[in-house]
Amino acid sequence: MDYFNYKQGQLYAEDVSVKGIANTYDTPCYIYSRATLERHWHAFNNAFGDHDHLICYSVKACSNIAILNLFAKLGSGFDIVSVGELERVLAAGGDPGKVVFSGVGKRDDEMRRALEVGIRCFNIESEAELDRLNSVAREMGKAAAISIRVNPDVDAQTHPYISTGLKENKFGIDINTVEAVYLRAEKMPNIKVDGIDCHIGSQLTEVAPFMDALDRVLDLAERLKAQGVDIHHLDLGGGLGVRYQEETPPLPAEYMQAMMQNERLKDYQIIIEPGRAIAANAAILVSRVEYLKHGEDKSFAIVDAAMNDLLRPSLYQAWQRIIPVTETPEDAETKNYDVVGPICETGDFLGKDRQLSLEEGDLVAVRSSGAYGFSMASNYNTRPRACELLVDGDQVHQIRRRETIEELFAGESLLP
Ligand SMILES: Cc1ncc(COP(=O)(O)O)c(C=O)c1O
Ligand SMILES: N[C@@H](CCCC[NH3+])C(=O)O
Repeated sequence: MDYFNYKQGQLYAEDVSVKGIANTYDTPCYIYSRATLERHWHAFNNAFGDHDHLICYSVKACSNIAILNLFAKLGSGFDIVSVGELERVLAAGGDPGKVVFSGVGKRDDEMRRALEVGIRCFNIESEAELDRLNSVAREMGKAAAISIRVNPDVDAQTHPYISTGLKENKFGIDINTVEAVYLRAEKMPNIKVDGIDCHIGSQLTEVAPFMDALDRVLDLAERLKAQGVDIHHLDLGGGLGVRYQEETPPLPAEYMQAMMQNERLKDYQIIIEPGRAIAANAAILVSRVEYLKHGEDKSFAIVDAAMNDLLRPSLYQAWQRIIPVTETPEDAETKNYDVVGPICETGDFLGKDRQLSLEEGDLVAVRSSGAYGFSMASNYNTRPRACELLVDGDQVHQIRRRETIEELFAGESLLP
């Protein structure tokens, strides 16, 4: 079921008209559906049945604290990659004991803060990081629980920029050489080996690469056990894709069921770190057409959202559906548009070659914008970031107001 639907020719977010929201809060704005976010989270959670598990929602996908708070209330854990994300989780009422810390470049201060609040686990990405964590934990008189992120050399068959599980990627430690690192970690006084971590990439549309990676991780857990290293949890990462265009990724429940069928999983607590599959289709980015420009070969719809608001099309040539907020009548004349923003970059577009019927002042919605949408937004061209609104039934909550222009250079100063 989709919570962004046309009713009598108008696009609705749950029970609220998108046009009404845009007129009240101005554009560009992100509109999230609470029901969709929660439904997706539950789809993962329910698939586990009685199996010991923890869902660590990947904060980077969409990190608004109101949204993190929704997941915290459901009992979610969180996957973070910086102390900033950790502070967001804490501000949102998240349980630090359910936080896993990923990322290749954790600084000492980040490790310290994470140890201070007592996170669940550090996902270690290199031997140097392991040594650093051991010494930071020693200074604090603590033991840090770890898993090592292994690189299983599996091709995730996704965009090269978001594929992470190949030998040539910067992430994790080669699964074939990681045993020696585990044996070292096991002997470190301020490290407590707890699990194995693996994340092979994002926007995967098949289960096969996940299953391959899982098999390799399970083999490793058995080899480690034989050498006296007990593995308690397996963190399978995130990465499940969504439908942006014609992709047919498995649903969260189907994906989870496929993984859970592996008999060998039963001995371990399972952690997963989904981001996109929970958040992407839970939001739209709404923008207003400022100008229409008709060239000889091309027409441009210049809208008030830009690559600073939604970077994915520019960065990955990602395709996201763009629909009019007022439904186009069947007999309306359409034109082929590039939907572009006001930023001074040729790469500033939200979509190319879209058949649309538009007039100045019309509203358009970019679908599937909930993941890596606002969280990747910037102030490029000194543009305030969009506001974020969450619809809950017939209620609209402003969960982030638009920045003011003054805020954009508030930390800067003239030379004395
Ligand atoms: C370590 C880690 N975990 C989880 C995620 C979330 O991935 P996704 O949004 O594809 O589920 C990512 C991003 O790819 C990641 O790098
Ligand atoms: N930002 C990427 C996903 C990055 C995954 C992070 N590990 C996207 O929009 O598709």
